[in-house]
Amino acid sequence: MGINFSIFTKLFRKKEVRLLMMGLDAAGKTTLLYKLKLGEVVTTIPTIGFNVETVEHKGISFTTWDVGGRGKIRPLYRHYYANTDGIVFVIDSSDRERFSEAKEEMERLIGEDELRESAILVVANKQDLANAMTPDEIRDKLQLEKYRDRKIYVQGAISIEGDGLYEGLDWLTSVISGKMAKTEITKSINKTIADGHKQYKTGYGWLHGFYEGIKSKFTVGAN
Ligand SMILES: Nc1nc2c(ncn2[C@@H]2O[C@H](COP(=O)(O)OP(=O)(O)OP(=O)(O)O)[C@@H](O)[C@H]2O)c(=O)[nH]1
Ligand SMILES: [Mg+2]
Repeated sequence: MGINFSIFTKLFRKKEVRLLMMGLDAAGKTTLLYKLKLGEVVTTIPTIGFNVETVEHKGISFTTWDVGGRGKIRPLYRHYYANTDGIVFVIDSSDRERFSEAKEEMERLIGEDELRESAILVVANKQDLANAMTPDEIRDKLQLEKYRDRKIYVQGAISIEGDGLYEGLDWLTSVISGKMAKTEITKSINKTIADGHKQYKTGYGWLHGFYEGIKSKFTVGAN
């Protein structure tokens, strides 16, 4: 009885996480993905479609979908939503002109029903550029305080150097594994309650049968 040990086995077995990386074009998504995957900066061209790579970090396997950010492609994003554990939303922190467009895009994602359970890591990329907005500035401008019920975190990064990328993954790891633990514990508690209820019903059923049997033997006028 009680929460059994199998939940711990389950927790340590489920080490695969699916991430969806989005953001405006030229934000640095593909650069970030290959810096994590290969440890080097690759020459990128605008992504028309997607890149998908698996990145290992602290025993967790992050299958990361990097979807092209050009305006025409963005309506196709929803085809990638299913089973997403976390979103990596990349922003070019030096692109002040298009910041409002990036914000609108992020707000749209926050409003997507299929993504309501997903944690959102906002990567404030290109911190090496002189005119870059700081992560704090970006946090303020995104008005994240409006989304208190959501897990959203802003991480400053320089994808071409690799700075900030693992810190971002660490945050996602802690949020996602915390959520998995909660789900497993809830499932285990529900199962324990259901088992208990079943046992109670079986016990009660037997007792009731016994009582009915005795009653039929002693009831006056019974056939
Ligand atoms: N200075 C600087 N440049 C960066 C950084 N990250 C990426 N870039 C550059 O930004 C440009 C666009 O990078 P990509 O990775 O192709 O951008 P993307 O988000 O994949 O763009 P789409 O595929 O069109 O959606 C490239 O020239 C990168 O070298 C960074 O941290 N600092
Ligand atoms: Mg790309």
